[in-house]
Amino acid sequence: MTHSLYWFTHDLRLNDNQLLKLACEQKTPLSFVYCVDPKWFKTTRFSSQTMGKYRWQFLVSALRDLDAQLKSYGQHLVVYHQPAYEVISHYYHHHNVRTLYCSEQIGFNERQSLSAIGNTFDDLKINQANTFTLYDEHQLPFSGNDLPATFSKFRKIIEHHEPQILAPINTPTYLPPPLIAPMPWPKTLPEIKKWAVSSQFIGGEQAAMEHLNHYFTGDAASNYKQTRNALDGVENSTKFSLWLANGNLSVRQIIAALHDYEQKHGANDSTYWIFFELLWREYFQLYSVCYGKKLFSFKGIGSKKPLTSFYSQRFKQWCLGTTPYPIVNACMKQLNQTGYMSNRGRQLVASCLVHELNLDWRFGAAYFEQQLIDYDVAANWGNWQYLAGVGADPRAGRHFNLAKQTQMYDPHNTFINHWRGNNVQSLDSSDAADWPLSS
Ligand SMILES: Cc1cc2nc3c(=O)[nH]c(=O)nc-3n(C[C@H](O)[C@H](O)[C@H](O)COP(=O)(O)OP(=O)(O)OC[C@H]3O[C@@H](n4cnc5c(N)ncnc54)[C@H](O)[C@@H]3O)c2cc1C
Repeated sequence: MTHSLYWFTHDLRLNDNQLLKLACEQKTPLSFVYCVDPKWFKTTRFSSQTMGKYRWQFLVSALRDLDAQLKSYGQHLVVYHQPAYEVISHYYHHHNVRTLYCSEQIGFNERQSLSAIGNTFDDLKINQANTFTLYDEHQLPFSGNDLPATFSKFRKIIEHHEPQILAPINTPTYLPPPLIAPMPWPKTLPEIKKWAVSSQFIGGEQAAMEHLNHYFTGDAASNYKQTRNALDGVENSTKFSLWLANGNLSVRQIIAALHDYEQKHGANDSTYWIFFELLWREYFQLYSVCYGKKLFSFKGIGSKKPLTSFYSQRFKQWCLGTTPYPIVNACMKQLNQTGYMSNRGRQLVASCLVHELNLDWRFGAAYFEQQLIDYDVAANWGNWQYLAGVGADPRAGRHFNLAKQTQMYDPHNTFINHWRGNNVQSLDSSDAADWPLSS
């Protein structure tokens, strides 16, 4: 008898999981696995790691939650500290696995890995489903390679055609029996305790559902447009990104909850704006699939390399939050101490890295990848390209006036004082003369 494997990636939930529904239609034994790739913890060429401590902590709680939920169905999650390729190869050779379930992938590297698996094991049937985006590919009125050149064009097309957003589907009532017995987590995995990270955010589908319900219980959604640019404050923006990134929450669940809220409390500009921002997310997911490895290219999707040099001291100052710009420092310290930064903060620190410090934008994107709990390959690298002027931005780069932004978003220095952003240091003396310290 042949067996099946469900490889969890960014779909760490049982609710509204189209792929899981598909997997549950079969009755033969099935294993649920998650693969922690050892290379996530190695230093990359951008001097940071793929997986930082906050996201790792969040992921560990999400995996524990998933395992507990699977156990209530007589199933369990097997966690490996190995690249997925090796794990799948093991199941193929030793457990006669001939059917693999894996969510549709967005990132170039993830898509490459999956096609390598498909090419190596040619009698392995790979079943995929969309678990990550609002729309399935066939619902869109353009093909994947024909992505509208700008977000505005994309939004107008969507608003004109109004593709149906499918309602979330329920948790399956039955899961196939396990293929192998539960196993302890590999001892080689980085320990959480060692880092002793304190984070206000807990990973997992249950925490995600609690957060979703809590957010729409109060009136935050009716004021979202006025508060979303705030630099601090949990309820000023939705914080859905944290659970969206690893799939503890689906974007369709958010839309369903939003529509429910609008029915009860009325729709307004703010409730529309939550949908609008989720369309940005959708756009970047499509952008990643459309442009593939160009998402990580210095030139972005264009043909011209930005004019930058590399100043290691400046990059260090930016990471540590000791640049000449208090607002940037406060944002970076917030990121370093919590694993989260507001959207406005991300725009300001990215603009600073590119335009004031004249650094290669990819170092900033890679540092965000390490530090952010809500790291999402498409949203992160796509937004960085956009800010650096090498992406989907007709205005070619966003240069924010940091003094003006401070006046607008932190007029009384409350945020700066709270995060001790005033610990400014001038730029390295050898090149400081060429660069204005304020804009
Ligand atoms: C340089 C830079 C890097 C970023 N990196 C990431 C990242 O790695 N992961 C990530 O999820 N978002 C990223 N963003 C987008 C955005 O900053 C976050 O999604 C947002 O701050 C998350 O907080 P929230 O859920 O409270 O957002 P809200 O303001 O409540 O927005 C609701 C949802 O809309 C989506 N959204 C909002 N703004 C954007 C945007 N500009 N691009 C894409 N989706 C958006 C998110 O899914 C978000 O959860 C980045 C933005 C910038 C400028």
